[in-house]
Amino acid sequence: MTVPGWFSEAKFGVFIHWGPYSVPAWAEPTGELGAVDPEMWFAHNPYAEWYWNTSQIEGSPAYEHHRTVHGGRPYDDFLDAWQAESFDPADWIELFARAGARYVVATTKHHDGVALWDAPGTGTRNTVHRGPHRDLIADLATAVRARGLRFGAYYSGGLDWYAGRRAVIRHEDLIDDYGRPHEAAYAAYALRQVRDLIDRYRPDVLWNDIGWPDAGMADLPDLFAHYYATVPEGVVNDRWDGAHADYLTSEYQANRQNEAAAHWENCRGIGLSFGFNRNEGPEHLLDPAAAVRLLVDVVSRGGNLLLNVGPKADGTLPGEQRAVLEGIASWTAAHAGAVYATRPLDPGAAMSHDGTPWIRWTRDDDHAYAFLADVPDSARGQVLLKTGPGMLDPATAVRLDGRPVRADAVPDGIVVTSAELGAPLPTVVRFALTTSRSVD
Ligand SMILES: C[C@@H]1N[C@H](CNC(=O)c2cc3ccccc3o2)[C@@H](O)[C@H](O)[C@@H]1O
Repeated sequence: MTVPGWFSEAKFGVFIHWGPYSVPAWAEPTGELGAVDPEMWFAHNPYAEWYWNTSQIEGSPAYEHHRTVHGGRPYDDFLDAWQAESFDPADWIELFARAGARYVVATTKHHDGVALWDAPGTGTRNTVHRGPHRDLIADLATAVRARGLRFGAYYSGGLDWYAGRRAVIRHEDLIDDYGRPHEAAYAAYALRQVRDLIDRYRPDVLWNDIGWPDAGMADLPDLFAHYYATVPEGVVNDRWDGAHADYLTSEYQANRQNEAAAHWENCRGIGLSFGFNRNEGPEHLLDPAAAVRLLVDVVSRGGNLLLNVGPKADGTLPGEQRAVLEGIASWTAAHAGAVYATRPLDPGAAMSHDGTPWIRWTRDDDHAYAFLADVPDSARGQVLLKTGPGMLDPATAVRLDGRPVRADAVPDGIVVTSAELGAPLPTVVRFALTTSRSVD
């Protein structure tokens, strides 16, 4: 499993889930994938992009909502109601870039089968001919690349409730693998669309979801060969039913075991949903400090964070989600050097703690970076960093935000003394790695 340097150095990407589901924008903020009882998941799905499915489960709150608020109208009415009248891709990408994102992955076709480009086989059921009346993928790819970021394409190969089998998924035990379409006709349909995405937009990341139809598995070696020939620095994720993976993924708290891989990426929403969910309040969203700590935790363990935004149907980003990205941007402005082009510090050489105080580490060739937060008042601004003897030179301690810091060597590490280490936003202290000790 290898990835091009740009991907492992990127550390942070922004995911975009935008579709007809952004019109109702309605789900129950039940909880995080991996932490919700599977018995509950489908009828109380917190993923607002699953609205088509959830709203067809009799008796579910979404079913009632769709009946009472939307009169049980056909789902495709939402495609026509989706106007994207305020969509300004350059504005989105500027915010993502300031937040430190190095790549952007956008849904090109989610489980509802609605394509955000003039996809082959879709007739007029796409955003070029209906709703926004725009090639949203071209708009986003152009804006992303104009800002110097990489562009990735999300494609729901494993589920398509329109072109594939339309089974409503009520409970995973009752449906053979989610009622996924496996037949040859759908496999040809999906293959044609992914090849079209490659040829039109040359996505830097090919981000498939759920899996790939059984009848199409034999097509994949040629598809990947075509992809890499077209995009030599391209990267393929792991959701192709085992056919291939340049890196592994986890999602919220699901499949965290994949984070032991050499190259991995955790994806999640800023809240509990990928599509915009009007029912989410501050209590459901990461705040800026939590988002920064998530990014630091993922990077300290050698992964990338793909953090999702769910735009509104009008093309604006929800204010609460903008605020989180603005918060990440202001922290990253002073701390980028400790995040990008770094790698994990050998855990044997430095102890990263969970709990209080909150401590994580990264390193580059010459320095180690300690990320400190939640230092209790009782500690009077002092933190013991348990490091290998002689690994770091305490005399070289510098706080990246320029505030004063003192570091003293003690038998089992270094004691750092500095003000405001108790804040939720991590403080970063840089140390020179002494040449006397190899830490890799
Ligand atoms: C990014 C999200 N993916 C959801 C589907 N998730 C999966 O199929 C899945 C999750 C997952 C985690 C580790 C390895 C493989 C995995 O597959 C999908 O149902 C959501 O709507 C959203 O698009």
